[in-house]
Amino acid sequence: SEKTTEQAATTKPFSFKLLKTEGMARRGEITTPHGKVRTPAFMPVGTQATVKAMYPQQVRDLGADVVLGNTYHLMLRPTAERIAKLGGLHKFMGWDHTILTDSGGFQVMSLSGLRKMTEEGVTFSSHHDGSKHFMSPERSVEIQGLLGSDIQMQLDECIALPAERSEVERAMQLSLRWAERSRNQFESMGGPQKGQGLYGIVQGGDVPDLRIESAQRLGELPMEGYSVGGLAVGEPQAVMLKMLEITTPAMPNDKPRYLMGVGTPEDILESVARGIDQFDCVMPTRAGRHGLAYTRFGKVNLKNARHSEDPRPLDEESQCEAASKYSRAYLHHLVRVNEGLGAMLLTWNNLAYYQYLMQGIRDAIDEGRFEEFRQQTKEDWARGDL
Ligand SMILES: Nc1nc(=O)c2cc3nc(NCCN4CCCCC4)[nH]c3cc2[nH]1
Repeated sequence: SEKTTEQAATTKPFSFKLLKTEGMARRGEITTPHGKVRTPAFMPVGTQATVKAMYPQQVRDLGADVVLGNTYHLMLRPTAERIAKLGGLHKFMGWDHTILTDSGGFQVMSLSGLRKMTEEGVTFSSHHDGSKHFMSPERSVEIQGLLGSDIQMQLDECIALPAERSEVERAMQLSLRWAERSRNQFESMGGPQKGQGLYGIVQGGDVPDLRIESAQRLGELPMEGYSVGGLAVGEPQAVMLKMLEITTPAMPNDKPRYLMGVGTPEDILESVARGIDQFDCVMPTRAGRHGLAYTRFGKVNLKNARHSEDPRPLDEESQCEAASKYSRAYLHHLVRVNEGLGAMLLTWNNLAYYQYLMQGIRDAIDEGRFEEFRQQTKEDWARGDL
């Protein structure tokens, strides 16, 4: 359709500006059709078009520039076609900032039953009602386009670790072929012209030479960013960090790097130090629903009876009222009697802490003191919750 001059002018291309580096740590800024993303960034998970127990404005007020949606879940319920008919995912969920969507490969492998994986794609049955579905690289990108996703993921195959080298290599090679098919579909749908981005996903398990091969060959494809996949799948933290030390140097330096599914505050801090720009994890939200609070001085399990008469808030210096206004005794009570407000307040606290940590990381890199910040933060966590 003929674009008006004004429209053409506003659809800026997807871009990433590398603002500052300190060792492998990077401070940057991504521009998408729905605004800017300050990196390093933590992306709250909004799997079924909601960040659980949070209002969208609340998530925004905590400083999140981007939330994550899931192709697998949304294609099953309410379907991508219905969301498209209603104006797309941003309008549907009331989030007017950047949305990143995962492609569904990981969720199919971890959630659905009865799967059949071929070169063409994967056939699977819904974990809700057993209905049959098919997902190919092309269909996954089509769904993400229907959702109106600003940052889309290629369809890939993520395998659990430990695994045989032959199995790791097979899945890595398949994911590379699917990267190319995903790119072709993305371009045929005019993704670049809409200012959207498609990320390739590096695989290769815990096998150094396969990781390097995957990163180098993926880097030859014109992607707007690159994810590190196949990690946080049960391997020890030391193995994950070692694989990052091998993988990020082999990835394009001028494009965002997204470590999928990571992680705890410590995982994030250590991964920033190894060249990662974007993170997502269900940890802060899921832990909040299970009574666990993240604070500047480590974790506090509000289920524990030791909090039953503690009048102190979680952190009286926090800008977030969930941390500064309610006693631990009250939070303990809410968790013990399983009141909804308990999940709401702890989710709010946890996302506030994660964004506080990310802001601290960004400021530290801006000011050339990231290494000092990293050491001090780890000491604070080790101090424990006095
Ligand atoms: N398309 C795609 N490819 C991946 O290789 C991938 C790898 C991933 N690894 C994780 N780990 C999630 C770990 N999470 C930690 C907290 C409790 C629930 C599981 N999520 C992932 C998502 C992924 N998505």
